[in-house]
Amino acid sequence: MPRDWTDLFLTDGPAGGDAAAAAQEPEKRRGFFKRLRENMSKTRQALGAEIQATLFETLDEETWERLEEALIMADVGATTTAKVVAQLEAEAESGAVEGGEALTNRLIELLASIARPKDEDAGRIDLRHSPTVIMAVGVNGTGKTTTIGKLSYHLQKELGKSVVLGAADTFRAAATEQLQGWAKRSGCEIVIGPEGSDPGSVAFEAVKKGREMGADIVIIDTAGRLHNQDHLMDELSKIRRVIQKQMPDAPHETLITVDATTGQNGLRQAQLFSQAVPVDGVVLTKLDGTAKGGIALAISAELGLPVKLIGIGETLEDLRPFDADDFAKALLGTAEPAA
Ligand SMILES: Nc1nc2c(ncn2[C@@H]2O[C@H](COP(=O)(O)OP(=O)(O)OP(=O)(O)O)[C@@H](O)[C@H]2O)c(=O)[nH]1
Repeated sequence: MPRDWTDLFLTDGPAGGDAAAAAQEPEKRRGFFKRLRENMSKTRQALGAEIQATLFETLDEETWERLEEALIMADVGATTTAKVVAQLEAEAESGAVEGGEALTNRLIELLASIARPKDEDAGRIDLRHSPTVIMAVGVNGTGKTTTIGKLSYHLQKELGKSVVLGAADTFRAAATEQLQGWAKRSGCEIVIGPEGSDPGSVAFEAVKKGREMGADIVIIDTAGRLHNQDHLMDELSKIRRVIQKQMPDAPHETLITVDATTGQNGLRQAQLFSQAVPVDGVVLTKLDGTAKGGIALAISAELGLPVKLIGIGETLEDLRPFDADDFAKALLGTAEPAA
């Protein structure tokens, strides 16, 4: 279960700054949990008030209805909510769980179990290729470029990996400029193409450069206009095909960014993208700006895709590996990260 950066990545052993980074992690994790709690206050306050008003009062039919409503309002998703509430109700009725605090803790556990990846490695990102090619997809504005920037910073500056970025969103000059800014900040290489040029050729050149340099990771940014599913599918498939001319087993990881503030709509977008290309994981961004943080659980349950990273703000420190237990605790108001 990825708790921190060194945990998120599967590597062949410590390289570069790994050891130093690992030593700093517990402290950083506590700091991040605090920010996670604070930045998700919109969801937490909405849910917390309902939990106080239901699980800590006399339990009756209205308790479970109100709880169900609150979870649905937080975008946990109707099916998942019904399952979780039915389970909690059954345990309360049988006397297995008693009292507001125990019921809240059990609810946290039930929610966390939905968001946990099926097995440990499913939530991780395998960096054991030379280089590992990561393709970032998602609708424009969901935070794709920012995520790539933050990810490259952590990989290059904090974990000592060498990273090449490929600016294959060639339709918007601003997207390339934004990525160039991140390349400079992270100290990594970047491959760009002229505005309007073939995204596939930029992706090809980026992987080629990564191989020539002996880089550890190549991250490809892609355009995300969704007005035409066929076109999107063609373009993403083409990028994959040209990458495979360089490395037949690449891309090794395809991550989709989903904007949490778009709720169930974001979930449908992710569904469309995963029909266009095989997707390995979700980066859920802008959790700080919404009272609907439960969408992280709906994505895991309804798409069957692991959430691997979450964004809770615009600073570098606001992108972190997703930990289901910490997330559920932050969502319902517990003050301490999972042990
Ligand atoms: N509050 C908040 N803002 C975020 C987060 N992640 C990204 N953003 C902001 O969202 C906006 C869009 O991010 P981009 O990275 O430009 O999005 P994109 O998907 O690459 O979109 P294009 O650049 O249009 O292709 C930027 O202003 C980011 O700073 C987050 O976790 N929280």
